[in-house]
Amino acid sequence: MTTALLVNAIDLHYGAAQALKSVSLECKPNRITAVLGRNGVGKSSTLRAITGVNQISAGEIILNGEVLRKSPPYKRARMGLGYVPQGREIFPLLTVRENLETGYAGLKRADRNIPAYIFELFPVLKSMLGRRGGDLSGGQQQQLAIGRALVTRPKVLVLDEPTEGIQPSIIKDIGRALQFLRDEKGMTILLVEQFLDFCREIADDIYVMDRGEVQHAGPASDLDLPDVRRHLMV
Ligand SMILES: Nc1ncnc2c1ncn2[C@@H]1O[C@H](COP(=O)(O)OP(=O)(O)OP(=O)(O)O)[C@@H](O)[C@H]1O
Repeated sequence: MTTALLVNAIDLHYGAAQALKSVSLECKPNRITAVLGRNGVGKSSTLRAITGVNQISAGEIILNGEVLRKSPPYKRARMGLGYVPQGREIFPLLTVRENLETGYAGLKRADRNIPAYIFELFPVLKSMLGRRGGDLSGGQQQQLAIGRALVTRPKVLVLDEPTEGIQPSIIKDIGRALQFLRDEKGMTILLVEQFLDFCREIADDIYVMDRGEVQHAGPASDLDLPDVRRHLMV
């Protein structure tokens, strides 16, 4: 099995503070990889390094065989990297349709449309196309943020805490959507999570981070190992 996304011994600094210490991850195609850890251990920093929002100070990131070097986020999006940031970052004054259409920026003219399957996954988006993003509930905004990332036609989809602050029924919808994207669309999915039950249900592989480092890598069934639980206890 080849690797869709390879993170190889990356360091990341904020000024003098080192947030990531030689972090390595491997995301295999058609699998859901989850990165777990308590607040502040470096999960979001890892995703921001992958998407190019923050620059790494050592190591390398390889997407579908290509080393990313210092390429900015929009170039990585064009290379097939979709990103659903923490807090969703919906444009509150744009309509749902306009929010989805912001995903057109990196696409060829012929591809500038909203794939119909997005509305099958998240019917609420279709019924609210004319509503402003800011009027949607948190769960609806999360679905919109995922939909917007899907408009960019990603091969690798990266999500930062997709269940954060969201009601259980919508968490289930999001879980089903991610499994559909893996199983039917052949996507590689990397997500950061604190919600263990969600990971237990949908993840194939897990990484556990603590204090800027990867402490454990293995199949999702490792979630119940005492050593893994120790790193996740608050
Ligand atoms: N822009 C920034 N400037 C300075 N320090 C930062 C910045 N962003 C994050 N940090 C620090 O880097 C470390 C890792 O933060 P990061 O947000 O990656 O953790 P996290 O595991 O995603 O936590 P959370 O779940 O709270 O988002 C923390 O100590 C945090 O305070």
